[in-house]
Amino acid sequence: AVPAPAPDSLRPLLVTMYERLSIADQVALSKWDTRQPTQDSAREAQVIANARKQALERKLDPDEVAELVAAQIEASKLVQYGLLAQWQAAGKAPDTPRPDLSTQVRPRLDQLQARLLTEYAKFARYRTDPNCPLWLATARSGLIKDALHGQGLIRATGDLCITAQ
Ligand SMILES: C=C(O[C@@H]1C=C(C(=O)O)C=C[C@H]1O)C(=O)O
Repeated sequence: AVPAPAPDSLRPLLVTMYERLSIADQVALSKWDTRQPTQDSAREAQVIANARKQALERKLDPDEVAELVAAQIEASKLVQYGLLAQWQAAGKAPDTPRPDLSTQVRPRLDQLQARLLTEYAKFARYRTDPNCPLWLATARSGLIKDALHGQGLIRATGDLCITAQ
């Protein structure tokens, strides 16, 4: 039998996750320049608190949404640590323009979060579909630009499907 096609809501959700992951490059550049640590626990707590608030406004489960956003944060750090290690090994970071972390990059991450929740809400009911892992693997492979961001997207979507193995 031909497996059921992925719901239309999956790709925009993954695209948004991948866009958030791509912003990790700018975050890492800013941290390289300023020698700020990658981990910022206070900012993470704010991002998650904001996600819980948005979940309630949208009648989504706040714990579920907090987990989803925590996975995006972990994925972002995975990419940041990977890039910083590459730049350390090379002795230099790319010579590209640096948007400011607090006034430009974080506001962009905050904007993306609303979109992430809108798209998550549309996909949520398919998380337990037995085809979910197959849909996910297929959709992911159409997006990935390099190994590190690929690992990031795997981390970001690691608990998206809820299926008995
Ligand atoms: C993206 C950042 O780096 C890390 C990841 C975060 C995130 O993904 O929201 C938040 C704080 C940091 O631990 C950041 O500092 O803004």
